Amino acid sequence: HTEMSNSGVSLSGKEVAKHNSRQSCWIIVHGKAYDVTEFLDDHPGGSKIILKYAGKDATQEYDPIHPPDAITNNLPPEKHLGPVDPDTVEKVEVKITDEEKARQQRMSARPSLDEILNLHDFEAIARQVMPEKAWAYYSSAADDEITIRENHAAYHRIWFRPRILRNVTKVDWSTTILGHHSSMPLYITATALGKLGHPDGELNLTRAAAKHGVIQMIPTLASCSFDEIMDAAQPGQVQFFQLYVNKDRNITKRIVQHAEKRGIKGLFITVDAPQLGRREKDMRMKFEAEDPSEVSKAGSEGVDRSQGAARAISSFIDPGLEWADIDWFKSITKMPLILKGVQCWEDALMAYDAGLAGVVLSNHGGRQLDFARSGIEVLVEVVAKLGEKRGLKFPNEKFQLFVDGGVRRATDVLKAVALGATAVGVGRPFLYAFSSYGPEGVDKALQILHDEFEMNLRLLGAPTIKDVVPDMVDASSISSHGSAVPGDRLYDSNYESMQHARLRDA
Ligand SMILES: Cc1cc2c(cc1C)[n+](S(=O)(=O)[O-])c1c(=O)[nH]c(=O)nc-1n2C[C@H](O)[C@H](O)[C@H](O)COP(=O)(O)O
Repeated sequence: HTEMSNSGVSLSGKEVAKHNSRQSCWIIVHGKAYDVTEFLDDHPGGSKIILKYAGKDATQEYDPIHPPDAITNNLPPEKHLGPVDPDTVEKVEVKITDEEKARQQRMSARPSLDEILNLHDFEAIARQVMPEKAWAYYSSAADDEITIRENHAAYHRIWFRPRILRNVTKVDWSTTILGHHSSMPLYITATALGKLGHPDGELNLTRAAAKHGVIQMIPTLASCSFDEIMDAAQPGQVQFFQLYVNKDRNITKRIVQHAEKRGIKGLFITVDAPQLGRREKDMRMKFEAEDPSEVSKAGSEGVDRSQGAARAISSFIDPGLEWADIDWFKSITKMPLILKGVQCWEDALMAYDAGLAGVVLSNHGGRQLDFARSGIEVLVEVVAKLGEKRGLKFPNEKFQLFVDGGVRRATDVLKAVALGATAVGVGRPFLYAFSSYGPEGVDKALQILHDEFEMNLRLLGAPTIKDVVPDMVDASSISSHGSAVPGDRLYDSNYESMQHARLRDA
């Protein structure tokens, strides 16, 4: 086959169509044919999904789940069979299932964007209108999903101490992050597989970030290619890059140096995922897609295919990453280095002593180790201990603290800022925003946050972000995980709970 592709003559779709079985399985992705016969049983997403497209064009199934170069990176060159003449390829008719019809109906019943008042509303609508697989991947977290909920609950253990009679006619919630201007003390954090929720994937975030002057952190596992995202950025737009370190350090070196060359302003090395967490909503979705015979075979053949989308894209991550690698990173790039996923003060101190530019106190949105503490709780500990041991004051230009996880309101961000964070990462809300309303959704989500910041700075008595100081919060109960006080039944039953934005009668 290789001489065919070498001679530049395109393969015919009819030729590809003959290879449509487990014995010989070819598929077409982005106009090129690939022999995946020997890969079938290694595909973490299971062989069935590939066999469904054996001999056919698999591009529309492939695109949302895999970064564009996944197939070329994971198949040896001799399996790359070369271009296929598009006129000879049979169109794969996409059967619209009843549930897909119902989903499209709910999509048409969405409330107007004017009725979306907060980030929770996006989640409520997205859950009803986005494809189930996408919802499962975005909303899922590890094991019993305790940490994902604690991430948000922890903010409810912090109370404000607002000041009055300060002139707040003019308020300004802009700040700088790693020395770069940002219109608010938050950035769009790295979340994988943007195309699961919307055909434009991460480009929705790039464009909205440019419009609102916030920074986007580009994920290693984006659905869009890195260069596609960089090409969609405005001149001078500031972007960071989130790195999963590859077992093959040459691949990582190439990626890092290319990112620096393209103008990335900060390298966030993810350190809380030597293996991706077990996200059971995502896994269950996978089983629903498989017939039982496939699943039992998976067990016997030892290929653990139960991890859904996550495992399908992450087997390259190096569990051997360690502190000794930090010097190597310093040797291959001049970009500021930040560790993303630090979860205790001891590691934050080691990062400071290693001369890094900062840390993201984060548990990966609860998707990794369940019962890891919330980033905001770890922030309180890190500020106290690094103050005690190194005399550091925060926020600190030289060693910046970031927090992410569970943030849904500007008040969450302001609590983190008051406690010493430079800025806060926000993930799922922007995914839900574009999964439910496309690019306009992300634009609206950022506008809502601007409106909340404006109101909250006024009510706090803080004209600028610099005026949001530790005395403005009481975080004394942040670490009390004691069981909640027994519910006040009478009061609770009288309380009429707020309503989400709702679908018009679908
Ligand atoms: C929601 C989400 C988060 C992911 C994410 C994918 C999704 C759908 N993925 S993951 O597939 O591997 O888990 C990444 C990722 O690529 N790399 C990373 O560093 N963090 C990843 N994160 C974690 C993210 O960067 C933040 O830590 C987390 O989203 C913050 O919590 P909220 O979603 O509540 O804002």
